This record gives sequence, structure tokens and C-alpha cells, in this order.
Amino acid sequence: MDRAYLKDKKRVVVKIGSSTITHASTGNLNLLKMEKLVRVLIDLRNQGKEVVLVSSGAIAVGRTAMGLKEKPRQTALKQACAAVGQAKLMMVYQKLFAEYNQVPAQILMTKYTMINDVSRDNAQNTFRELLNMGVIPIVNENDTVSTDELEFGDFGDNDTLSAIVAALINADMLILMSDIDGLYSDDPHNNPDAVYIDYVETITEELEEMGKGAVTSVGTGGMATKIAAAKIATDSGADMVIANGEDINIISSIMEGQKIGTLFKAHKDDNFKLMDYLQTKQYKK
Ligand SMILES: Nc1ncnc2c1ncn2[C@@H]1O[C@H](COP(=O)(O)OP(=O)(O)O)[C@@H](O)[C@H]1O
Ligand SMILES: N[C@@H](CCC(=O)OP(=O)(O)O)C(=O)O
Repeated sequence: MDRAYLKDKKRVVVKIGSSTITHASTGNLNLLKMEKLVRVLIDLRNQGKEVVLVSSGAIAVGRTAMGLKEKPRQTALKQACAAVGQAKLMMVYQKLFAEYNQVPAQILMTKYTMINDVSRDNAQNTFRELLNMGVIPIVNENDTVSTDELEFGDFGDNDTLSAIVAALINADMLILMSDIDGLYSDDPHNNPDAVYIDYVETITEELEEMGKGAVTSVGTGGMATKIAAAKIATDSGADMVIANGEDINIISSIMEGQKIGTLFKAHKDDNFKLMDYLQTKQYKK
């Protein structure tokens, strides 16, 4: 599958997982990686593309700031960690953006932002104005007031959130940066025979089964939530790539059409309505 057409993408959402922006050994922020990430995103913006970053990491950052050794399990503790971590995360992003004389914007969303018509319109308007002004919005779930992501893992994890954001703003591209090169036939950390899949035309039930493996100690959703995200993104008309965040510069290479990561092909479903999707049972609560 020739990916040269990816060069023409105009509006891109990039999601960065906790495992990508923190050091596995200590849980501290990987500042070099964040620095590169900010440079790559601003460069895409300088090429005339509209860019949104969905950044995880609030809980992981808050947890290390509070000196907790283990991944927190209780919801209230996760929320407290997120409250500390989100502020710290944005402080670092602001500092890095300032090096290029840019200011990021913070958008924190919950399921209710999306299912309430007024809030959803407000969020959409805010994204539009920010992108018009050339600002790169940095999105995360509002973990301190929302328990959906933390308890149920449905809105939930930022993989789904990034796809919902992509659909909300009519993005034509979604890139999920993870700790793995893309989709395999099974979790390669547990199954050495797992086979790499570089292109997905249609998301079948068999494919969904492949993502049911484990989750890393800092990550949330594993591959299952990335496949769920791919469904939303590709139905809404955005191509999606899952790639390894080890080398952040590959974001530019992906946008240049290089064959990196697993590509899920967009197939605009004319019947796809974000609201219908959000009305499915897990979003009704
Ligand atoms: N079929 C699969 N292909 C690739 N990775 C898988 C698969 N099933 C489970 N995984 C796991 O998903 C992990 C990535 O998800 P996650 O831990 O949530 O990280 P992130 O912070 O990127 O969201 C991989 O490290 C891998 O162990
Ligand atoms: N909103 C949470 C992240 C949840 C999440 O999806 O994490 P990840 O699997 O690392 O993308 C946080 O900022 O800690």
C-alpha cells in the first residue's frame, strides 16, 4: 500500500501514551522525547497543517511526583495523582513551546463534554478558534472529575478520546504513538510468534481479538483500545497509524508517507454520526 497520499493530510491529531513520555525505569518525564515531540508538532504546524496533541501522562507524572512506587489502583488516588501530574505536564509543555515562541492550549474533556449538545458544540467551537489562531491544543481526559476512564476504561483511555477528538474536528489523520511498532497478531511481549501487521483495510472481529492482550505498567488501554479508536477514526474519515514513540521523529516521516507503523485506512462511512456512536450503551450512563 503506497502511503504517499498521507503527505496531503491537513488536520492531524497525535496521541502520545504515558509509556512514551516517561522513562520506564523511573516513571519520570522523558524530557528529551517531549522536546522532540514539541519540535516535530510545531514543524508540522509550520508546514501549514493543523495539529492537535492528545497527551496522556497526568497520572504517571503525578504518581512519581508524589513518590508512589506502584501504579495507583484506587480511583481517588489516581485522581489526586492526575491533578498534580496534569499541571506539571502542562508546565513542561509550556516551557518547551516557549522555545519556539509558541503557546499551547489545554483542553480537558469528559464523556459529558461529548454527550451534552451544548458542551460538545462549545468544545468544537474552541478547537476551531484555536486551530484558526494556529495554536496547538493539548487534550487529556479531565481525570480529576471523571471516573469513566479511570474505572471503566471506556471513554476512557486516551486512545478512544483521541479518535473522538479526530471525529469531532473532522481530522483527516490520527497518529497513536505507543511503546510498540504497531499491531501484531498477538501481544509480542507474551507471544514470540506474534506477526506484525502493517496495513489494515477493514477491522474484522478476528482483528479485534488480536488486541485483547496485556497492558504495560504505565499504559492504560493496550491494543484493544487502539483498535476501538481505529474504528471511530476510520469511520469518521481519518486514516490512523499506530507507531512506536521510541523515535519521535517518525511522526514527520509518517506524515511524509513513509511506511512506518500500522496504517488503518479511512473509509468514510456516510452513516457515521459521532452522536450515534456516543449514544451506544457505554456512553449513556
Ligand atoms: N496484538 C497486539 N499488538 C501489539 N501490542 C499489543 C497487542 N496486544 C496487547 N499489546 C500490548 O499493548 C501495549 C501498548 O499499549 P499501552 O500499554 O496502553 O501503551 P500506551 O501508553 O501506548 O497506550 C504493548 O506494549 C503490548 O504489550
Ligand atoms: N488521562 C490519563 C491517561 C490515560 C491513558 O489512556 O493512558 P495511556 O494508555 O498511556 O495513553 C493520564 O493522563 O494519566
